[in-house]
Amino acid sequence: MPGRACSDPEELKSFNVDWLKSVRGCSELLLKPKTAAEVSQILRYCHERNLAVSPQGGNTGLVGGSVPVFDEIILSTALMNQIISFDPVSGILVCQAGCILGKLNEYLEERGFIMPLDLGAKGSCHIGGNVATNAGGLRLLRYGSLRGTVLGLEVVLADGTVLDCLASLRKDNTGYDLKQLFIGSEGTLGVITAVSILCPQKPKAVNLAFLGCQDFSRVQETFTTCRAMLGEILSAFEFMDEKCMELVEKHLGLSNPLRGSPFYVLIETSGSNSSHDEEKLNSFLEQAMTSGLVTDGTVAVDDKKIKTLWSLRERITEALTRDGCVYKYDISLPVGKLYDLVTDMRARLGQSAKNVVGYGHLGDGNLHLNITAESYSHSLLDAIEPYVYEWTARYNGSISAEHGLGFKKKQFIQYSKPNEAVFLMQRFKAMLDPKGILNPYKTLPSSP
Ligand SMILES: O=C(O)CC[C@@H](O)C(=O)O
Ligand SMILES: [Zn+2]
Repeated sequence: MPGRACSDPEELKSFNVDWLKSVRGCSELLLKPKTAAEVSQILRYCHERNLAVSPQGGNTGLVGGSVPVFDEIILSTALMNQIISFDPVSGILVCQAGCILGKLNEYLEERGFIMPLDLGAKGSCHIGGNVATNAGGLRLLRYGSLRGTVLGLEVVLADGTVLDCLASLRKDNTGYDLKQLFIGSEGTLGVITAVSILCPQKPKAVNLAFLGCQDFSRVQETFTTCRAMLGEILSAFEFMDEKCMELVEKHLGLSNPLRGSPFYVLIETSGSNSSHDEEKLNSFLEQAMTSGLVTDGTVAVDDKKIKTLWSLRERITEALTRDGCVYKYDISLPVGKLYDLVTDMRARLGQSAKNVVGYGHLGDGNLHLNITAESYSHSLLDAIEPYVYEWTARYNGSISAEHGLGFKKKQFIQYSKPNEAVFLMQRFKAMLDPKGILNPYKTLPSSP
């Protein structure tokens, strides 16, 4: 069928390489099914013939999980982009896996709802890919993880079996919760073809405060104070260091409305009553200013300024890619330890790194440590790894908070999971995909 299968090397180029251009496969075939039945046919065929398959959504992942490593057949969800149903009473959306996150959000906004997750890649990432990586994003603090908001999944297993667990129930304790196995499994256990997801009401009032803090302990205290004073209307608490701001200014030409702070925080409130929310935010800001937690700040209530301020945070990843070769770490740690890793790494690497920056979802204890260099260097990588993973393990953190392990981090899984857990994961994999055709070389370490 025209447009549904492609073997043209030129056209395949962008599907073979990840967004960061750091993992490149050499697949010779791209398939674009439209339905679960077609995915089932493809997988049944591949299973019978031992052909490996690399499922791909919007290809925005950061750990090389969505591209082939060798010549795996690329199974793209690009044409599985239909909304199946939306119930405005329950707020439950059912859609195919290839729907673009931003498009779903637009559809919902017209109906007075929003998606429970939001990320910088919303313009191209697919909801199926989001679920397969268990993406966190900017509002996890408020709406929780996909493990709570995804109510059901339709998944095609390696042998082509269609598993219809597309329930739209808030409560369902009937047997094991199988969908959880596929959330965050990065396409290694099955191909997600449709999603049922619980969506919150679109908030009537949104406010954003962009603040400057003199040190990281003040950033932390700003968070605890703000959580206590804003309570249920707090919808995001993000932080970034001054280096991040320098890079978005330098590489993207964005302008920082504040100056001279070592740290910046973005605090968003989402509620149903603008005067009530503004009153709460103002009394928090007054308290934060008078107690010296915050030294400078600006507040946005109109859409345009809100978007401009958010882009300072959302576009850091893009600015980093323009700074040179990037080494990325997506770490969960106790909030008190979050920035020590950045300081430590900066001192350790000295002049051998161009920039060492820290930012992320402070409210979720999730640090994005990024290190840039003029060009790739093996000795720099050796200075970073496994040091960064040992550091994380020492504080019982996670070496993959929200990006997944993909191809790049799979060999380091043992820093965050005991051998028994990894062994059990391998048994699940062997049971569900005995021939190992689904997204091979990803997530789990290769056996010794
Ligand atoms: O590029 C990164 O390290 C983080 C990307 C993304 O998770 C973000 O929060 O902006
Ligand atoms: Zn993030």
